[in-house]
Amino acid sequence: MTIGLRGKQATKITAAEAAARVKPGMWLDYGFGLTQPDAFEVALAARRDELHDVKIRHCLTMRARATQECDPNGEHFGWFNWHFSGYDRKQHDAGRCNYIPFNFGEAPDFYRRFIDPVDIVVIKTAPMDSEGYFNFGGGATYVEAILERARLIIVEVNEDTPAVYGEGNRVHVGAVDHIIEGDGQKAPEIGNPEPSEIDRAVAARIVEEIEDGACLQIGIGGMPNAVCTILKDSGIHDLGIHTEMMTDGIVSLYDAGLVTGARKIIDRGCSAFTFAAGSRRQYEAINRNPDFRSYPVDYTNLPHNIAKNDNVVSINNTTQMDLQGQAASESDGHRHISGTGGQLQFVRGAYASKGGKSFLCMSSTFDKRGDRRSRIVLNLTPGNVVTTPRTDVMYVVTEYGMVNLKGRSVAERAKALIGLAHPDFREGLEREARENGLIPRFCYGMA
Ligand SMILES: CC(=O)SCCNC(=O)CCNC(=O)[C@H](O)C(C)(C)COP(=O)(O)OP(=O)(O)OC[C@H]1O[C@@H](n2cnc3c(N)ncnc32)[C@H](O)[C@@H]1OP(=O)(O)O
Ligand SMILES: CCCC(=O)O
Repeated sequence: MTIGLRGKQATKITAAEAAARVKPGMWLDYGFGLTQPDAFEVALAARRDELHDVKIRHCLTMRARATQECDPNGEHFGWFNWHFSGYDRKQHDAGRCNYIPFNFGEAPDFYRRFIDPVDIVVIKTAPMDSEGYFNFGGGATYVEAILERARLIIVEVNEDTPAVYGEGNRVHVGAVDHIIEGDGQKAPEIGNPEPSEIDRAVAARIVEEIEDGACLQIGIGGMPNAVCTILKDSGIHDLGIHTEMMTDGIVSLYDAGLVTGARKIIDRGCSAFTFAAGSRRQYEAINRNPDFRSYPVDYTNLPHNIAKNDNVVSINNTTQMDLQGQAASESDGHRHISGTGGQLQFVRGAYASKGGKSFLCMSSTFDKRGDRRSRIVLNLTPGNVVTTPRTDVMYVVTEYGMVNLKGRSVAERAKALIGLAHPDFREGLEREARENGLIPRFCYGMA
């Protein structure tokens, strides 16, 4: 599917001319991750003193934003963000941006049904191809839906932006208003730290549950990606990929020949994703490679579509879990960390898939500046947001073990989760669970 031709006459203009189209009070949208423009941003920041109340919507910032750096008190530009990267988290800590909650897979529908038309959308794309298309497949997400709702469409073209096969991930020149040249920067990369011993211990437990032909979703963060490291030496083969984020870990499995997609029901033989974020090797792997296809996020993330493949295995990270099994994965009390993203939808999609399994993983403790806390707690930190409700959580994994909460009573959940906590915290958790009636006094088998 592509954006229908609107018979526009796209004109080439400079970044400064494009930025001159912005007026106070306008809503701008930059799409997601790799589609965020750079040359336009710098030109817009240069107009700071002429502008106020310009609102910019975006997601998962991958490199510093000129309009945030030039406007520390947010007097000119307001930022609205669907999911935080480390950079976004710092902006939010400093009071410079807003978080907008979403289940990621619903984002295209939000733009089509609930969000007012966008005044200007500016997205970074690969250069126009021989058929007249600009490809934004490294950040397909909900960009097509924004383009449908935008009053003015500007593409910032950049040689280094990957072009990806798939659907709903390109726009024809006939639908574009203006084309600006990018600043020639390389596509932004995100690091991939070596897995820790704990990451490896957790990953090893999950890998035991993965069978030949499983269809994987690997979430954001270090621990889910450690699973790929362990999988490489596991002897498992014919893996399929239907995921939200293309990760370096997945590409390393592809490079090792473990990913064939041969047993997938949809996109057989191909890896499906909605956005890419990682290393140069990752961007090279997905660039014009028919083994990889990107799609809008409602295709990758809506549970009924995830469930079209059999044996879906969804692996995501969480930051805190209470003894009922509620997973808080995106905040530390009222401090917002990341977002709901695709976690809940993949947990649900995996459950609905024939033979599917979902895993929420975490280290048993969180250590910041010498203050070591259990991630498994009686009560979530006040203000913490539940990302995945207890009714949806299936497997929970720490370095101390793995439990499946489906079908378990509250007392059984509490007992099982205490068993996954660090030994130093187990006694206190058990006492709290009993004092608060999670483990009833006279409950059979719970002595
Ligand atoms: C992407 C897909 O394919 S779809 C589904 C995946 N999406 C999700 O699961 C959404 C929610 N999950 C997430 O956002 C991530 O997996 C996270 C945040 C849970 C973990 O990601 P990581 O990159 O491994 O997290 P990391 O350990 O660097 O911590 C991120 C921040 O949270 C803070 N944090 C983590 N755990 C805790 C905790 N228990 N208490 C307080 N703060 C915490 C860290 O200190 C850090 O903040 P800082 O940058 O100010 O130091
Ligand atoms: C919205 C992108 C990342 C995630 O799902 O966690």
